Amino acid sequence: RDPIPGPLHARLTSLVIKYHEFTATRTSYIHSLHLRYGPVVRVAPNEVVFASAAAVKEIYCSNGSGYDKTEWYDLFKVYDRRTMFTILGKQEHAKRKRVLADRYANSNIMKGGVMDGIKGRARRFREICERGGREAVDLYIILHAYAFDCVTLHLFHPHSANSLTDPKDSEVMLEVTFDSSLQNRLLSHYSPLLHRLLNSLLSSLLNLKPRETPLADSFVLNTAAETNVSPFTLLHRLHHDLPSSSPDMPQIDKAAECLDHMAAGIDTTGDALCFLIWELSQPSSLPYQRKLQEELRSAGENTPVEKLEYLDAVVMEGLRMFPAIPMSLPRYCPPGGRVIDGHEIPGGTIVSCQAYSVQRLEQGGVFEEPDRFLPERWLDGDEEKDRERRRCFFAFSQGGRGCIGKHLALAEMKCLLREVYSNFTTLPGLKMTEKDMEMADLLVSSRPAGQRCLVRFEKLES
Ligand code: HEM
Repeated sequence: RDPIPGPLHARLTSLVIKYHEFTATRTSYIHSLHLRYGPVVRVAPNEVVFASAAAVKEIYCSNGSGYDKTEWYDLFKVYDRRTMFTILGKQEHAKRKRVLADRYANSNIMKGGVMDGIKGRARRFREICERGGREAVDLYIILHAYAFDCVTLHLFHPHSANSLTDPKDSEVMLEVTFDSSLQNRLLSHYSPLLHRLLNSLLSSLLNLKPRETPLADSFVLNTAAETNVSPFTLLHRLHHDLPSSSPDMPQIDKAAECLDHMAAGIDTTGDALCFLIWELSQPSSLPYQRKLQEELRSAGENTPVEKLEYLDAVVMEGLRMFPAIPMSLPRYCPPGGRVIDGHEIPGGTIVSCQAYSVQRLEQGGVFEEPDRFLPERWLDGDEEKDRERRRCFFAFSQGGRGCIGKHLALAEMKCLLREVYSNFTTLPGLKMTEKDMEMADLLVSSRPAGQRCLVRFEKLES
């Protein structure tokens, strides 16, 4: 008997899980298996998925940065180079991270240059919503534009993009946002030979195109060559203050890192905000919207965003229920095998956790009523429970390979929500269907299936 629970077919073949990858339903399929079999599930002969704090700690945090990544990450190479995100081994990763990490420290993000820039972009976002008048505004697109403008501010200022107002920059953002290369890329990963044989057929007959982003590629290649940039930017670090122990990086590696971080910062922050604003706009969430508006309006605009407790609870709850990277993050169980959450797992097995399930299973009472949006759960004042909740908070992953852009993303989310809910009540657009906001998987992130999110803005009285 297989000591790991799961459906019978998972012991025999990986075809079923691959079918769900190709149909963009892997996350919800795995979640349904967790609901049926519990927090440990075999999904393929050589692959096991976990959904517990103990497994998160072992897989992602043991020895600092957890187990090594699998070749799955080859799918994300940029200009054919490995970036911090795609480096598989720990030592190599630690070296690259030493070069990049300081610009993502909270102290750098909270500095005037970054925060003022983010606030300016949040104001621009608000003005666009305001101009919508009584008409619903498609937030899916402008939230991506906002995230694009903010992340390029942090990477390249003063050469950042301005896609909220400039149609040329908007084209670059749309190219990255409306990606439909999932099936083509999966095929190239699982069967390079079949991919070579079928590539033109896939593109021309089935419209399953490879990922092609020529505008974004050349925007980054050109911009990353600029040396006259603000000291808070990542590019300044790469051109002018690499740590003395690090050799200079070839220009193509600098550009690859920048493109990678740019891509990592658009859909994630954009979609996290999109799902959250959509949830807040539902009639059942109006009481939470009211509380948020009260906190923001009574604090006034000079209170730093990180001091706003209810805003923090709303953001945490949004990222808990709708993590922008809800999917499992695959790692190899190290040679010799390990015991993960009480289960003996042989070396070489692909193991992972997915944020969607870690944060939506009951977890022994850590998240009661896990499918309910309830910001108050983060404010219950129970320190022990709070520690437990944070051990189960996996939206940014955990350990040394967790999200380096976390502080930037949180600052962007909070500044934008402050602009919106200090000024408006948001309501769902009437033309939206339930299907529009269902989750559709991409490679690691997922997005609203309809790729639109129509929201109405009602001005609050001043
Ligand atoms: C709400 C927004 C965001 C979420 C939920 C998020 C989530 C994550 C997660 C779960 C990982 C781990 C991925 C893995 O192990 O495969 C990750 C890694 C990463 N994220 Fe984010 N992210 C967000 C925003 C950003 C932003 C704004 C940036 C950059 C400007 C960024 C840059 C990165 C990079 C470079 C990595 C790779 C880190 C490494 O391997 O050491 N992310 N992110």
